[in-house]
Amino acid sequence: MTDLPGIVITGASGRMGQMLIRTVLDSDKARLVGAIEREGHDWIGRDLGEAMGGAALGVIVESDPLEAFARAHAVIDFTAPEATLDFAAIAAQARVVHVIGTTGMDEAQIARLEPASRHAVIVRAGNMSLGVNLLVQLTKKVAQALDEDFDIEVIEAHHRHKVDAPSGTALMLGEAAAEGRGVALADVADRGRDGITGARESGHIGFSAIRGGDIVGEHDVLFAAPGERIILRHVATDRAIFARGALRAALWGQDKKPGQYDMMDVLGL
Ligand SMILES: NC(=O)C1=CN([C@@H]2O[C@H](COP(=O)(O)OP(=O)(O)OC[C@H]3O[C@@H](n4cnc5c(N)ncnc54)[C@H](O)[C@@H]3O)[C@@H](O)[C@H]2O)C=CC1
Ligand SMILES: O=C(O)C1=N[C@H](C(=O)O)C[C@H](O)C1
Repeated sequence: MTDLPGIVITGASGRMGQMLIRTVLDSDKARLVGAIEREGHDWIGRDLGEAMGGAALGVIVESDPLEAFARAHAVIDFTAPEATLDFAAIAAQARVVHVIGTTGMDEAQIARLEPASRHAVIVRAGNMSLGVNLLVQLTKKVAQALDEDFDIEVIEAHHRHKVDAPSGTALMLGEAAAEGRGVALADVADRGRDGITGARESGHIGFSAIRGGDIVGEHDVLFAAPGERIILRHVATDRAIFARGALRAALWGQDKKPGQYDMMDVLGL
């Protein structure tokens, strides 16, 4: 039992943090060795199980990642961009696998992961589910097959608490569509239309974000041409799909060389 890879979860009280904790506790392939929350959070110093409203687990929620990462084999991190960058440096120091689910990182922030990835395995994906990663592949193939008569639009919907847009998944799908077309997404992305925008440009890839209620995550890739439309869709109804993917990535990373990987590598897609 104690030989199983030890996992630390950051952002322990969050929507994904709690789902990840349950997923690790239910797994016979890993064990939970730490739970981290931000400094000042009212879960710090409390037993994790009791803080989650259940029985004591004997794991105390901490704010200092240094000590926790030192006793772990992997850190699963679904928090916020600047927190994730701090965790990457500490995971690299501890030489533990860092699984990053955090979205909303800009290009400059993503570039700041590079030094850490020279010392430790980083697996990062805007969506850790098998279904979405398959949808990414399908999107690339469909975009490759169609010409610019087909306008590509990525439409996503999430719960009212989500702070970043477009979603990490929408950007993965946009990148896949652009790659299929042989163009750079940055050159063709239409994000946030408002007012007199002018007619839609051929070859552009549009993004629309819906926010409301408790929607877990829904993504459509629309290919619209005169007379016909193709819609590729993924609907997430349970955050467990992301947590299962993240744990799989943490275990997959155990025997890999330092570097940056994604879920395509983990799933072999
Ligand atoms: N890649 C994927 O498959 C998925 C990614 N996400 C992403 O995961 C992130 C978190 O999402 P949610 O759980 O819904 O958000 P949330 O707001 O419920 O949880 C975030 C947690 O991180 C904690 N946190 C923030 N800064 C911290 C710090 N410096 N140290 C320790 N903890 C810190 C917060 O206190 C909070 O508990 C978002 O970026 C979201 O887009 C969410 C679902 C799936
Ligand atoms: O914030 C969320 O909830 C989700 N975020 C990810 C994203 O930005 O795509 C993945 C999933 O859709 C849920």
